[in-house]
Amino acid sequence: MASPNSNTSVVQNSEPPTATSLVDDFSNPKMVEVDHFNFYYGAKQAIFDVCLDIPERQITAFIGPSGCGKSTLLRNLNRLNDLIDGVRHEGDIRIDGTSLYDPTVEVISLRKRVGMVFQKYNPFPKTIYENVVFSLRVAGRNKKSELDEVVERSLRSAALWDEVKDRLHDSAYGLSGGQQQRLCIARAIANRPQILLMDEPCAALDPIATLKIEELMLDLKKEFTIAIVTHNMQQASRCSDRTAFMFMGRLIEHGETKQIFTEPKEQQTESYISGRFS
Ligand SMILES: Nc1ncnc2c1ncn2[C@@H]1O[C@H](COP(=O)(O)OP(=O)(O)OP(=O)(O)O)[C@@H](O)[C@H]1O
Repeated sequence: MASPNSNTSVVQNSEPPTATSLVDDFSNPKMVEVDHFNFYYGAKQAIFDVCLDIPERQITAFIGPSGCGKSTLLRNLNRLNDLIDGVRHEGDIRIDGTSLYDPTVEVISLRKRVGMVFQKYNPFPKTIYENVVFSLRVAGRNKKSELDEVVERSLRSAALWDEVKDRLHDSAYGLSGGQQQRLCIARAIANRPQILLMDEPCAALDPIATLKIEELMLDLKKEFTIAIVTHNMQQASRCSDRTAFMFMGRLIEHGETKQIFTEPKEQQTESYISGRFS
């Protein structure tokens, strides 16, 4: 399996990137390739023949009306849907060129490489400190100096350190909603994943906490590749580099966010972003 962020060599080397390492003609090397992907919940097909590349260290937003398959697609990027009975897929999803379905890929290690933050912030009933180090403890990593370092780095990256550094051993439930969501982001990045999936991460937050998460995302993309599902058009246009519009399980259009919002190629995209259906 490729090492975390191994594609960065394409950026850092003086060698010009190869054509196949680029997404369209626009952006960073591709981190995720969704390749003719179909997904079924039992007899119900939820995703239809989706092909899409997600560039490294950019924010890709998935938009579209309720039930169009955004979350289903996102949850497939770390095989979270495998937990549901009766699901199956066709096609492939690759990260750094390796299929998620390759028999050598262990789902637990995949989920370390692909962290996830959910709509409803869900800290564990533990201290702030223990929330951040949870996955390290599960992996048997208990060395205090290492855990301390991970806690500070993760909380700083999640723009929460200054607010909580004096109460790391207090319950996570004493934090505000926005702080709890940033704690969940800190927990998700504690293992330094390559990819961060965010499924409507601001849906339960007020506008100020939402703006804080948006600012944070812009910071996080320096280190992580981010895929976000959002119903908030302003959020997609403010934060993302790329936008993918889905409708009834199909990817209708994707491209540079500015283009999608100012000059969509498809009528359905135009109707959706101009609010003619939701
Ligand atoms: N566990 C499940 N079992 C069966 N069908 C499901 C399951 N989860 C989602 N679906 C169906 O798959 C389709 C896509 O759902 P999904 O949640 O991915 O859409 P979405 O675009 O994320 O919607 P929303 O914006 O409302 O969250 C819908 O028809 C939904 O009813």
